[in-house]
Amino acid sequence: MAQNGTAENGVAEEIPALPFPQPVKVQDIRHTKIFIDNEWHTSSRGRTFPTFNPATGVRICDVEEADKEDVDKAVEAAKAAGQRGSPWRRVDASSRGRLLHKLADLMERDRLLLATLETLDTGKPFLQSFFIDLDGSIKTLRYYAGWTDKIHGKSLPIDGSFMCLTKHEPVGVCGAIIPWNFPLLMFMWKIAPALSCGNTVVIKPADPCINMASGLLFQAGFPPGVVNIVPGFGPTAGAAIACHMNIDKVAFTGSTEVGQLIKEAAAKSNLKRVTLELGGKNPCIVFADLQLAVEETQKGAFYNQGQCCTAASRVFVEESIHEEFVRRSIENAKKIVIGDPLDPRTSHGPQIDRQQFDKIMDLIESGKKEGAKLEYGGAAVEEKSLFIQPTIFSGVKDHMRIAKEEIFGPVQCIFSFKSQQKAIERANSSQYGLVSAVFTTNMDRALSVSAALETGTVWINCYNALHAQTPFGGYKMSGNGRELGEYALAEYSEVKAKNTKT
Ligand SMILES: NC(=O)c1ccc[n+]([C@@H]2O[C@H](COP(=O)([O-])OP(=O)(O)OC[C@H]3O[C@@H](n4cnc5c(N)ncnc54)[C@H](O)[C@@H]3O)[C@@H](O)[C@H]2O)c1
Ligand SMILES: Clc1ccc(-c2cccn3cc(-c4ccccc4)nc23)cc1
Repeated sequence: MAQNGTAENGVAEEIPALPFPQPVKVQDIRHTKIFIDNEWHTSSRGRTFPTFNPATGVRICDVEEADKEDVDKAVEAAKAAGQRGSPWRRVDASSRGRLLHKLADLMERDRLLLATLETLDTGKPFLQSFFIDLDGSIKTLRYYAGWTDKIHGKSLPIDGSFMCLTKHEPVGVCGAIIPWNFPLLMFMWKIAPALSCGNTVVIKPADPCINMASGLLFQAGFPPGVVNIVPGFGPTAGAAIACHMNIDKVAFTGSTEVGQLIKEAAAKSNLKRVTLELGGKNPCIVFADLQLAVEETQKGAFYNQGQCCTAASRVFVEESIHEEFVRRSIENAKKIVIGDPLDPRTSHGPQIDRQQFDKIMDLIESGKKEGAKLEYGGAAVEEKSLFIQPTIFSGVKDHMRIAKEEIFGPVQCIFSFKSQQKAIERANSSQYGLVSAVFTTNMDRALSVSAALETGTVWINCYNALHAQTPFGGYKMSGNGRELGEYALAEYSEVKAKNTKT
């Protein structure tokens, strides 16, 4: 494993005597089974799969592998739990909120342990697990806890002697399929709005991830069958969810390629509702307001080792400041501390697995071959590990693979531009449309550029400013629908119009 403060990266300063959160020693992983009806089950086919610590390659534990039969059992439990008159349907709306708050309380109680497990599982630096993944998970739960008794219908004034009342009802059984880059956060982004609206859930974490939430859900007191967790692989357990005739909605987060399979399976089975949070090739446009942009765009590019759908992978810099921007970006990158993700001083860990590592290195090599200028990094940190140096290319051209393909690694591509209009056109010339950013102190320009960018989120003089209150989702092939905020509630509700003659 790369040691902190090695020659090719930032020197790890002494940990200040501040009360820094520290990882805890993990004795054993308690919950590795399939969680159905508030009970833990072994795999119907008797199979398990190992999970590994990407920083060391050491096996963490074996997880029971769910397959179609296990998904069927989970859906049966979820359907029963969601029937009218069931314990879950008889829970008051405000009590649904209390249960979500209780789950958040338990996550706060176990925050250090959960953050440690998240880091062991994914290789993300411990302080990011603690301050982003756990903080975001808890805030998402509490935000939707607040909505449970505020989901109102309307009384509509209609012509003639009729009256219409609308009622927001649960969709029913919600399937959820989530990626490996934010295991806990994506889990809570899915179950919090679903439960807030009174649904039941069958959720599949990504294959390499341990299932951390089942114990907390059990302790929180949700009735049996409300949340069911089926760890397994995409083409088996994931596909079984997408095509299941008794699942009423599927929420997917992952690659655009798989998102297309999910939407196809949903259509061909029972036309279940679908929300998709997919890939991105996110542009930043930097006008001549410099230092903030250097730091924010670089944090956006390298956050979570670039394993983030919102990665700031394309930075368009006004020609007059391009050279200075590149110079300062290189200086800024030298402060990054590559090392043991469990060390609070580390800001850059390993990629998740060998397959992703090889894909990223192949794209880096393509950038060199196609003529982009390698300004920093560009290589593995050391033999046989999954660590890749933070990498900066300049002189990138729009036709290059690194300019078009989602890399999902620590690679920042810097482009220069002369005209604002051209920069906007180039930023929009992507199949993706997830997020973008503009850096300028001219607010007329900020408003006009943000209006022209074809993405679901536009950040102005900031990056990765996500909050439970703000909607998140993509234009074009970055997805369908919105997560977070009040907007997500519509994705988990059916509206019934009750028209009556008066
Ligand atoms: N838009 C967002 O909010 C967001 C967030 C995180 C990651 N992502 C995207 O996810 C990708 C990286 O994550 P990943 O490698 O886990 O993505 P992935 O698409 O390979 O897998 C995502 C999930 O889908 C499952 N899956 C795979 N094949 C399946 C199939 N045929 N049927 C059903 N389920 C299947 C996987 O097991 C996993 O749980 C990147 O493209 C990234 O941009 C998007
Ligand atoms: Cl997919 C994705 C997930 C997380 C981030 C992310 C990156 C950096 C900072 N954050 C803060 C939050 C957040 C999410 C929900 C509630 C409150 C805060 N989220 C992030 C970026 C992309």
